Amino acid sequence: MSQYQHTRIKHTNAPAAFVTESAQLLIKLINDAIAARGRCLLGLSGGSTPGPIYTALGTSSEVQWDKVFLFLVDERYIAKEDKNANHNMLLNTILKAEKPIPEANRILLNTTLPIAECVADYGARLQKLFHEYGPADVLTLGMGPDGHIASLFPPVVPAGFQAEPLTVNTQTEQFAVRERVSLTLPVIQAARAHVFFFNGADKEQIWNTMLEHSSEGATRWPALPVLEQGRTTVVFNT
Ligand SMILES: O=C(O)C(O)[C@@H](O)[C@H](O)[C@H](O)COP(=O)(O)O
Repeated sequence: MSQYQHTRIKHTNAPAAFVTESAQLLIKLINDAIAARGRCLLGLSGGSTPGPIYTALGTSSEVQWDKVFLFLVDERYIAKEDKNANHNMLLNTILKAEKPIPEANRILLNTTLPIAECVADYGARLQKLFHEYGPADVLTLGMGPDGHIASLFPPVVPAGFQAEPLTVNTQTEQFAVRERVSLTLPVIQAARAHVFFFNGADKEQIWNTMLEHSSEGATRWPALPVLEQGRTTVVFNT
């Protein structure tokens, strides 16, 4: 377990504290990036956990939002207005703020394209962004009950480990919306800071199971190569 010793762990024990502390942590990471490089490339995961955190984050007057570039770590291949779309979740949380991230700074998926084109188009636009400004500054992540992160479902397909293209089309039979688009693991790994949000004892349990079974490797536990970067903070609420 020693290669994960650099993971910083924070604990809260109430939903409100979880939201506030998580938002404060993101504000600090975003502002550190802006102070160091003049901008922040912020990649957000979806799921049911982070919505309230993104809402709290979006209302912060401490962040210069015109210096933030926003993209998704993964998305469901459905219309952006669909209640299951991460795009829709962003519109109802961080982007609902009074002074949201400008539209020109939002790199989101065009799911009106056929899926292969959608994946390629998203990857190409992200590649342009990273080419111009460097890797992501801050990425948020969650973990499903099967150990998936982003839309990389165990056993993670070989294309999920490729550095290029940056994006991959994956499928799930277990969770809402079969067709998914995800950043690949090398792109996720390259981020300057990773933040996992875990709300509930079941999440802490899956995390501990992963650490106990780390010898099963990245195909089974795609979070492991992320932790190996040593730039991860985990916020637990139990
Ligand atoms: O869009 C998504 O669904 C994800 O990016 C996914 O990887 C999520 O982080 C986990 O499934 C945890 O989801 P919950 O927060 O719903 O537990």
